[in-house]
Amino acid sequence: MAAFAAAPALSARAFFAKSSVRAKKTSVRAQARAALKVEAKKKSVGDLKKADLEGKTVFVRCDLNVPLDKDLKITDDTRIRAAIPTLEYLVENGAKVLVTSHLGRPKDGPEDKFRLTPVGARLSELLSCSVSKVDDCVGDVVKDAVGGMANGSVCLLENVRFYKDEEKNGKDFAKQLSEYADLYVNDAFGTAHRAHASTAGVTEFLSPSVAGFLLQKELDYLDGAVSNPDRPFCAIVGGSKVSSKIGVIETLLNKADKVILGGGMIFTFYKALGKDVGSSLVEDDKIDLAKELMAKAEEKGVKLLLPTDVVVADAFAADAKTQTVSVDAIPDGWMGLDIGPDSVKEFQKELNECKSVIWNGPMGVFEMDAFAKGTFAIADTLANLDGITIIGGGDSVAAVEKAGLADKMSHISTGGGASLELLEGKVLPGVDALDEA
Ligand SMILES: Nc1ncnc2c1ncn2[C@@H]1O[C@H](COP(=O)(O)OP(=O)(O)OP(=O)(O)O)[C@@H](O)[C@H]1O
Ligand SMILES: O=C(O)[C@H](O)COP(=O)(O)O
Repeated sequence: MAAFAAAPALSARAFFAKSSVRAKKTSVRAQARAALKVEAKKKSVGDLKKADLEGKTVFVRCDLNVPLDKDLKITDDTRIRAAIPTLEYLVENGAKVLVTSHLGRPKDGPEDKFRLTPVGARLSELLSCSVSKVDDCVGDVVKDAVGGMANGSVCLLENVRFYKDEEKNGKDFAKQLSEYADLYVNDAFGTAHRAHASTAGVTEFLSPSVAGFLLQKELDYLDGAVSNPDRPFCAIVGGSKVSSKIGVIETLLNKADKVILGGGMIFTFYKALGKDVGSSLVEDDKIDLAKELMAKAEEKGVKLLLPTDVVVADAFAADAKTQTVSVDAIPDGWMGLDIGPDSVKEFQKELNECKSVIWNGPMGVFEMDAFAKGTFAIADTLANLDGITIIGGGDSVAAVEKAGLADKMSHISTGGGASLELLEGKVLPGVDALDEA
């Protein structure tokens, strides 16, 4: 069992103090309303007090699936920091905390590049207590580790995906995972859309099974605040393809006052409107759907906004020739890779009238400087908005972070696929399996 040196703590209170900087613009009313809605549904780790936790072994599923470079150094520890409030709460209340996660997508059992060792080292820097790490997540290794744990200590188990039965949600494997624990906390929002043994199956064997603080916070914002938004409420949907965002656009058309579209998907809408789009990305089999979505917006009285000008390029390349044109004048052979300055101005005007905004998907190919202006301008507008701003995971989070504006948003989701599924209105198995409050 490897032991990591304990380091200064980031207590649950300190974390929330920090996140309240990020959430500074969130109205107390919206927070309270969202919290009530979710807490009314699932039991929370906050419902467990010292008497429930002291000396108990708690199996905590986190999503510590962080990016590593070729030297196995963590390049973004956001998900580890986001897991701290729950872990610190359990430590403060004298639990023996078994932390589990997946890392990457190992296909054939244990592989060194997918070990959680770097994550353990970072956890130990962030937590106030001693953190150990073992090289398995089931069996005698775990039994021995638990036997040696003091109250208020943390042991990180090895990557659960080293076992195929994790993703198959194997019942025997779920039982083995739960063998040495008394109760279960799921704080892995980023993996809550997966019905795996460690995210769902274990709940059959551990009671109570409750939501961690991060999971709750994500649900509060992405579900609570979107279901009962402060109005006017605007949804911005971008990204490459309409096909990956159909569910999100449809759901948000039922909830938002305005929907702004950007990214590669807009060209399918322009084609549906009979415009020439040059060699821009188009999904021909989604043209009818685009027409339906525009008709639905009109029927519901939702303002559906498409850019009026775009930055086009003669190739999909950082050093391509570019020009800004009206969407009615896209030259043959050129492709649209960003929204233009007139559209940015129009979108800014619309956004500045809003009290809450949710954003999923970039406005252009923000990875290349020549096509990043639209995305960064929208990020900047949200950063300065007097209202709730929620960034719904995936590439939009990467864009906001690249712009250095993450701290200025009300909420940045730690889940890509999970946030998308939640916004589509789907039930997340990792949430569904938890005890009712
Ligand atoms: N006009 C465009 N043409 C082609 N690609 C584009 C265009 N605008 C944006 N993109 C690309 O879309 C990608 C993001 O699309 P995606 O649908 O994956 O968005 P996302 O929702 O942010 O990510 P995720 O689905 O992981 O949450 C970016 O890599 C960006 O470069
Ligand atoms: O990074 C993610 O989106 C989550 O950790 C889930 O990972 P997965 O897509 O491999 O299940």
